[in-house]
Amino acid sequence: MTSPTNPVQHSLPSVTSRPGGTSAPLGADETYVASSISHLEPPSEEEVLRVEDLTVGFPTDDGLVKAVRGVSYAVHEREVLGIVGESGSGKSVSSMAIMGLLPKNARITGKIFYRGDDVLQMSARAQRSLRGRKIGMIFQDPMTALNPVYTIGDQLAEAVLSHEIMPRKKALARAEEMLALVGIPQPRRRLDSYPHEFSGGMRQRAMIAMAVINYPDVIIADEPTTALDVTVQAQILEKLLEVKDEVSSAIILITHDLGVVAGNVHRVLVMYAGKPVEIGEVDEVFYRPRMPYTAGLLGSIPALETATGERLRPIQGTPPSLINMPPGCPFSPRCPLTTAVCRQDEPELVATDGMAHLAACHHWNRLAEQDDPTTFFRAESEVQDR
Ligand SMILES: Nc1ncnc2c1ncn2[C@@H]1O[C@H](COP(=O)(O)OP(=O)(O)OP(=O)(O)O)[C@@H](O)[C@H]1O
Repeated sequence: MTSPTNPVQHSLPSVTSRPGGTSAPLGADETYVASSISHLEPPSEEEVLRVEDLTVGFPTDDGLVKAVRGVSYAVHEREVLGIVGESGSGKSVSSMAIMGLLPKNARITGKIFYRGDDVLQMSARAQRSLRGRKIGMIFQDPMTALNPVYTIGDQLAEAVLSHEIMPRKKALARAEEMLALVGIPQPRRRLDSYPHEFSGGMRQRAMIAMAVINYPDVIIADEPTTALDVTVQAQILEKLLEVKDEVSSAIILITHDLGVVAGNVHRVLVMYAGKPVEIGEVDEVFYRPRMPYTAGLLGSIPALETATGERLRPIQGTPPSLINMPPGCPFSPRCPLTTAVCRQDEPELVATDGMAHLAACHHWNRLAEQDDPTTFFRAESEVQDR
């Protein structure tokens, strides 16, 4: 399905799965269209996690680093929510806050609800039980999460036994079952392997097994494929989505690459300078971006060309410092649509084309007027009338 309003098509051979869910990479001449999410089970209406006006600051010698400046979103049962943004936009810090993994000096405000219960008000014990059991996490580098001195089987069994009382033999049987689920051959034998005996892809599969071994409701996957070889990335992502359906959990998929979310998530939240700047269904955001930053990110997808064969250009410039941020829209110094109001007032998220598609831009209407909203980021285009 292509959009009537945006002729941009996306060639994403390395990181997307085919519509229908097979893992073979696409050939160079094949075109993948972002709207093909038919292989994802539809999410339920039931909300499982809600984040409300989350802020995180870190005191430093130079001042307070405002890493997260007001993040709100909800995730529903079995939903895949992509969180996308450049390095430093606050994706990891906001997720670490959910997992209780931030350093002690972090200043956190806002609310995190798990099935209606306020997580930050729970006892430390209740929070520990929630995290790991109901909310699992997959990190970019499995070596930071896997202990090199214990076997994979010991670590998986321990992940079960720290939340459930059962005979060790039964926990090891669950570990074996999970290794099989994530596609590790000879899972029984592999229980006795140490992390260094696994390849990078196998370690990431073991991490997925660890994250889902307690059948969590939500898995937070922070750049789960970035450290891997491109040919392995697509397989791991596909396996993650497959396993999520097996254990019936939702996923928050964090990535700096908009190409990764194409076809692999239901909704996407785009972050910039610690705040969400656009949120909506993935097709909406891809084909009708209403925040220039999102339109610019489309230009960062490798091998992306417009229908006319023009290349898009990556966004020029760098994000602002998160200490003493100037007033106005933080993207304004890099934005081709900037006017005086952008330099004065930071825009709030507002409903654009529909109630479910929100963007934080004073000029979202100007993007809506374009047949192709990425026009402003074409290789040849100059900064538009200020
Ligand atoms: N402990 C800390 N002390 C001070 N600043 C921090 C700390 N942890 C993170 N930050 C800052 O918070 C901001 C957001 O970081 P975060 O890791 O969430 O970004 P990100 O979008 O996940 O980027 P990346 O993709 O590089 O991980 C960055 O500017 C980072 O330098």
